[in-house]
Amino acid sequence: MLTIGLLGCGNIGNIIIKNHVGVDIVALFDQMPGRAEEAGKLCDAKAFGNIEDFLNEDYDIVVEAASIDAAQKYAASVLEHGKDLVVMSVGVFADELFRQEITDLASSLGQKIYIPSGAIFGLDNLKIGQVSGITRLLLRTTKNPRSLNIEECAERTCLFSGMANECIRHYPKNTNVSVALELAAGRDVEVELWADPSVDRNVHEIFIEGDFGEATITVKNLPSPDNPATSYLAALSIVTLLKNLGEPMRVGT
Ligand SMILES: NC(=O)C1=CN([C@@H]2O[C@H](COP(=O)(O)OP(=O)(O)OC[C@H]3O[C@@H](n4cnc5c(N)ncnc54)[C@H](O)[C@@H]3O)[C@@H](O)[C@H]2O)C=CC1
Ligand SMILES: O=C([O-])CC(=O)C(=O)O
Repeated sequence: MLTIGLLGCGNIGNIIIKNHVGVDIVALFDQMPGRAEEAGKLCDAKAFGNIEDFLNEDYDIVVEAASIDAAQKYAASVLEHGKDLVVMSVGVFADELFRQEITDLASSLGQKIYIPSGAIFGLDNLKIGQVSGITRLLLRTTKNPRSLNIEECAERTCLFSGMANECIRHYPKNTNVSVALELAAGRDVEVELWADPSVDRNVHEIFIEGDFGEATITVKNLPSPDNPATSYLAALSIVTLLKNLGEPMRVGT
């Protein structure tokens, strides 16, 4: 069975612990040591107080469910410790130089980096953008102001309109999906981010046009109970990615 170390024991970390299938969680790390210890009580895994000890433990894959900052700080070290890496805070790869450095390192060490589909559907066939023209790719995200940590917002308001790699710098906890779309399609993504007090879901609308035709995808996500910025689907997508890593047949492009 694949063994994993969980980097980040917050909302997603705890959902993974409660729902994981086909993998064994053996190590836990969080910048707030109490969170790793609490998570350790829910599963038979050891909580570590420092990153070096966490990475020296024997297991196959680090699952990052922490922050862009954590992914930036620890990705290279994870790979150098001979472990594959699942990155939930995919916004870290909006920095092209960092992305190149980390993919070169993984390639030279023979390690893999996995990016879950996260809070959206459709990354699978969007990858056709790597071999065929995509002429339009727009993500329109709408969330309740609470999910965006905004206290006062009386009506639907556009917070950002521009490109994904700029949006993620302003909203690192809310637009990781835009960077996942960019990585899958191999091209820039236009983003609109809206706060709307009348919605109670995290809504992602994706508009795609290209040589294949056109597609529109709308995902109306339930926010996670412990972190409204994060859709519950994002945590389920990691659980599913991990389950499928150990299986012989791959479904989806
Ligand atoms: N790719 C996607 O579609 C999605 C990505 N995300 C991202 O996934 C990540 C985790 O989300 P949640 O669990 O909801 O967040 P959370 O805030 O509930 O939990 C994050 C945990 O990681 C810990 N942490 C943060 N920075 C750290 C560091 N430098 N070193 C060690 N521990 C650190 C925090 O103390 C916290 O316990 C976030 O970056 C979020 O933006 C969330 C939803 C969708
Ligand atoms: O992409 C993100 O950072 C989080 C998000 O929008 C969601 O979970 O719906």
